[in-house]
Amino acid sequence: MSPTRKALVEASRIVVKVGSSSLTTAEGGLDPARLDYLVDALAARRATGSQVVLVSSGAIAAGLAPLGIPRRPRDLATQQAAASVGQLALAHAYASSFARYSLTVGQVLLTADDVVRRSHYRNAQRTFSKLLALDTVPVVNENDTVATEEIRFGDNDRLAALVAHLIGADALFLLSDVDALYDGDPRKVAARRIDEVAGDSDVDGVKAGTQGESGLGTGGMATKLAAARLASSSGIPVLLAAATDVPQALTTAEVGTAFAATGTRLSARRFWLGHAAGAAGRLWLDDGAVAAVVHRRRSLLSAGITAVDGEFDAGDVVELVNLSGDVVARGVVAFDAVELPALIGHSSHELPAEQRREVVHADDLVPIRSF
Ligand SMILES: Nc1ncnc2c1ncn2[C@@H]1O[C@H](COP(=O)(O)OP(=O)(O)O)[C@@H](O)[C@H]1O
Ligand SMILES: N[C@@H](CCC(=O)OP(=O)(O)O)C(=O)O
Repeated sequence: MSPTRKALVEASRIVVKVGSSSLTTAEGGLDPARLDYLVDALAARRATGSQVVLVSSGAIAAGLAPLGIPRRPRDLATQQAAASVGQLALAHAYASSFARYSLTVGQVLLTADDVVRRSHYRNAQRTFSKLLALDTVPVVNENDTVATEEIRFGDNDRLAALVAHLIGADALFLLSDVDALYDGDPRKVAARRIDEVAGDSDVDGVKAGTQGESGLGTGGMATKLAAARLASSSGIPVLLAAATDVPQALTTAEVGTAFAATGTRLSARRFWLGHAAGAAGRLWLDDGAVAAVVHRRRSLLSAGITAVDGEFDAGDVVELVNLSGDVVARGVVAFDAVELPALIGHSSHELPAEQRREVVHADDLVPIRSF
């Protein structure tokens, strides 16, 4: 067994994400048999001593039939209404299904704001920790009913990667209607199956579609791949597998595509800063500044900044971009947007004493790659 699959089997705290297409019937309503099949496997993993957090899509899909809507609506208001009806059905279905094993579920509905704001992030962490300490199975979804376009995570794959980090999970399982990652969409082309991903170079040529065949899910393989890379590059091994293979996925992990944990696990604060926090502005860096902050992990000084965008206050999170506009890092800025333009391009010794400080201190700065 590969070390990654071994880590997936031995993980003591896991996040499992299941997509809408794996929970519904061909007609589109919730399929209690598929849901029970998933819960059987989750309960079996729990029985081995693992803590399990489930991130489940399916609220919108589950709300369509009761409302007499034939297919996933495009407009936000109808999606929100469907999610309102469907989330209740989904939560009820999970509660009854887990009750077969005398397991209690706790519902956690999150909006992007809950991870973007530092105080909310901590609050969400406390809630999960208490739910797990009380031996429940938290069932998570985006709070679609109140999430507007601007504050949406948009896809539950990313939400699952964020939750995995937030709760300090040891493994993430992404379940879908396809049995593994391929180098192209296996429904459309003769694609090669990928068993193990050791690092970015193994997924370089992969073409991941953006919309699944079912028309019920949101992101297709592209969001799953991005979520798998986000989690694995921050120290969490990931298994991408078919929901129909969930018993094997959670016992032997000898199915699907395994993504090795590469980067070291970031502290919750640095992960939040790098991948979750909302940015209030952008600082444009010259090449020397990019090299200093990204490669030498130095603080950002005013001399290396060429331009400033946005309305931010000292203490806000901003994006640091290179001259082509690619985001290279994120950090907490020490000046506000009104004060900073007068300082940029100047070395510290040219500035008055009260302004001689780092614009973004190295401790408050996280280099990032795009996912
Ligand atoms: N490179 C790829 N490897 C595997 N599947 C892919 C790839 N590109 C696109 N797909 C498609 O993505 C679909 C899964 O996405 P989706 O239906 O959104 O899943 P879910 O509802 O589980 O989130 C698969 O059915 C498959 O046809
Ligand atoms: N939050 C939405 C699902 C969003 C989503 O990412 O769906 P999917 O691609 O099926 O995982 C819902 O419950 O309907």
